Amino acid sequence: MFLTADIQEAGYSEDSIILKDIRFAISRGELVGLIGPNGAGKSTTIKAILGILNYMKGEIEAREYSYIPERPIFYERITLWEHIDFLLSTLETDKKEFYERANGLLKTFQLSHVIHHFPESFSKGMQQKVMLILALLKKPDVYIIDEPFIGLDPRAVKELLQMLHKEKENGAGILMSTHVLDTAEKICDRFILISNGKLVSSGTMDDIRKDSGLLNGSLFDCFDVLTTGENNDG
Ligand SMILES: Nc1ncnc2c1ncn2[C@@H]1O[C@H](COP(=O)(O)OP(=O)(O)OP(=O)(O)O)[C@@H](O)[C@H]1O
Repeated sequence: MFLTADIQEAGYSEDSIILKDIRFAISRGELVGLIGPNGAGKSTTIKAILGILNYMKGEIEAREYSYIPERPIFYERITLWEHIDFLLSTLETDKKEFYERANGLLKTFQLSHVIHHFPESFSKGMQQKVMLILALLKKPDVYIIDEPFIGLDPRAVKELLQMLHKEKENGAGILMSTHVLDTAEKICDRFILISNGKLVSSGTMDDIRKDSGLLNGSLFDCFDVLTTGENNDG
């Protein structure tokens, strides 16, 4: 397994437990969608995996990963190219090959013209692209991606989908939280559906359909059935 999460309970403090009994695993070459309504606990699940929650009972095992946050974070007064150079200094990798890949990705995501600018001054979508480039340059075993689609223009979404497909083919495991269910349905191998901090359903599209009782339903329809009422019963 590339990532195993066994979260018995977790939250922002012992008195504010958000997640209960969330267990899943991701193996080589798998793209798994983490889905659930607003406030369901997707970001909290990701924080539990990253080990940055104040309270967590359970166990996480993960290979080397790249985390792509929903809200990009950069060093201040450090240019895009300096971010790339800084990443290189933390990796044991061939410099020439790294720079070639960096330049290729900058071109693909149309950022070559701003390499000497500060990412803190970029638009949200441009910042997201920088985060993606830095994550991809690490060549990790696992990607943990928090809502990648909102904020990217259609062309960047297409590039991202192609990149994710390529990384998967190369053996990476990917956990991706998203609200864009039609895209998730097309690209994910499996799903983890959470609501109110609990696992509501998980598995392939067929498993999710069986759990929802909608044997021909779309992910959106199954999501609707499986999460309706969950928010009202506490
Ligand atoms: N820093 C925090 N301190 C305390 N509670 C928090 C904090 N961040 C989130 N929560 C609570 O945890 C619960 C789950 O939030 P989380 O951000 O994980 O949801 P989400 O599924 O990612 O939602 P969205 O789809 O809106 O991004 C919510 O009730 C939220 O109020």
